[in-house]
Amino acid sequence: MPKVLISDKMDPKAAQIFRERGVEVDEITGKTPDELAAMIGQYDGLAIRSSTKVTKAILDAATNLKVVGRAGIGVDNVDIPSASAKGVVVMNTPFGNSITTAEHAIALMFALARQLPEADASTQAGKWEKNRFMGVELTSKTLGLIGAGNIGSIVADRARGLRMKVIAFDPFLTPERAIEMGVEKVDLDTLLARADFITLHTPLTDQTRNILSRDNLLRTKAGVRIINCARGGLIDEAALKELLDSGHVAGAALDVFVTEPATESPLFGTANFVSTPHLGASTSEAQVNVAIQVAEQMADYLVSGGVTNALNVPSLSAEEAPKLKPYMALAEKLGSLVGQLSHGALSGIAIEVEGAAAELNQKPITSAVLAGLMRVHTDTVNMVNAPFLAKERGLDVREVRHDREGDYHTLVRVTVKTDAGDRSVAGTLFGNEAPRLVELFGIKVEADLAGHMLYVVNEDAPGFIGRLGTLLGTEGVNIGTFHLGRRDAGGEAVLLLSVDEAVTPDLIAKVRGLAGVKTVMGLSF
Ligand SMILES: NC(=O)C1=CN([C@@H]2O[C@H](COP(=O)(O)OP(=O)(O)OC[C@H]3O[C@@H](n4cnc5c(N)ncnc54)[C@H](O)[C@@H]3O)[C@@H](O)[C@H]2O)C=CC1
Ligand SMILES: O=C(O)C(=O)COP(=O)(O)O
Repeated sequence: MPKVLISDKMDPKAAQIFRERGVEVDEITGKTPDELAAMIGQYDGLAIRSSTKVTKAILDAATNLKVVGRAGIGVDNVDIPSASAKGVVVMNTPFGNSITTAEHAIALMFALARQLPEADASTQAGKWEKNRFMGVELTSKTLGLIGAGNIGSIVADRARGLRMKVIAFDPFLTPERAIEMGVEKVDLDTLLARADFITLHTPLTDQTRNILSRDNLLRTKAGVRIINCARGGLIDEAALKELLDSGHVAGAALDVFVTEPATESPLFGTANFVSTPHLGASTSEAQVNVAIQVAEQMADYLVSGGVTNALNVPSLSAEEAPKLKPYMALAEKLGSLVGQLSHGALSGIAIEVEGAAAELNQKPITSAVLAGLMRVHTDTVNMVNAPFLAKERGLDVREVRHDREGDYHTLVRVTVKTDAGDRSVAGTLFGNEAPRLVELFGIKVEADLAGHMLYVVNEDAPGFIGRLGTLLGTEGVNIGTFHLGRRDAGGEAVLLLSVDEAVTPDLIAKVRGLAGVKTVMGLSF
């Protein structure tokens, strides 16, 4: 039974769903990185929010881990390249908390416009400072969105409802989408110069880090109010403090900080500064949504191989997964076969599908071929990290889908480019489920690829099979299955024999000694 650790506070629905789906679950929050590293080895899945940092050290200790599920959007707390290299799928729930976070940005915009937190504190302190708090209206003001994705577009929609003019800077925002959203697409300098309010809704990346740098903050309109419900690190906090003190920035509201938990900051206590402790996603509705989604997605992956909302592998629905499963077994065997049989440097690989296979999602088939191919040399490879390793090694991977009808109702062909030329193997599924080799290096040969096998290429001549059988009998090698194919009568023949024990170097040497033998190898699947 797969086992999952929930390491951040999560709605109880998550644990309930894991259990209902046959996944064992522990909920242990608040552990230090060392404590987490010490315990993570026993888990197949790790469900997190933003507190747990899934670093390379944690991933190195996570010897059984298959999936990290983020109940929320931002995954900047997960080392995705390390997870990919380790073959761990990283998934998030990209929509479950977007409305809630957009509403928090709007709430903070109102808080700034009317100085609500300060007015509340003063009133409750018995001061009744009616003349101290003079607000601004939102109607007709310009709201500048930095980042117009899921959350940004909900904020734009709500702001338009408040009769604000919305301008947006987002390099990936198409003019059509901007029209649909009712926003004006602008460049960053224009946004800085025109916005009365600025709200940030981008992920934290190398491109967005410090996007509101000191220089950019100085380019803003005097009296601007700034809201950040996205990520700490998008704003230069020290420069923001100075500009609040100078009055150039009339107000700033931060839900997120460079260092979290933010228990101290030069910004704390600054006039017109409002803060919340990373509460953007904290409503009961959003937390139920993301808990349900993350548990469903992780259980799908652990139980049936379905992949949804993964950031480092292509999606595969829970419906597609069972259909693809036998193909992935076939693909892995074909990859392994070419990997074992091909010597010298591989520069490229082509994966072709035809017949029923051409109707399917080809990405998982390709990943399985690559995993089979590379597992010959590295045993830590799996379907998740195989494409990354292939890329790292400069392997040119080509996918071809044929519409034509071939000899088989379904076929997967793998061709590798080697120093010695192209080498191709092909296989089908018998009864739609049993992987079967049907062609090897241009020779038609039908074989199950399973267990230990002896591969022999010899000159097709009378008496050879008898001599080989006698030798194997003398050596005490039991033959399970026997598959034979040849290019032309009297030409080159291929023998694939399944044997009960691994083929030894001694046996290979003896078979090589038989007249007419060109190649002998032991294979295993
Ligand atoms: N405070 C909180 O509790 C929460 C914070 N968030 C954060 O909100 C952020 C946005 O989330 P979503 O809207 O769902 O993401 P999204 O991926 O739908 O949208 C992000 C947008 O940023 C844009 N973008 C990327 N690089 C950019 C750049 N250099 N300049 C301008 N725009 C750029 C993208 O094109 C995209 O449209 C994420 O960082 C997420 O972690 C999300 C949920 C809760
Ligand atoms: O979903 C996100 O990106 C968030 O920032 C929410 O963070 P949280 O799950 O509340 O720690």
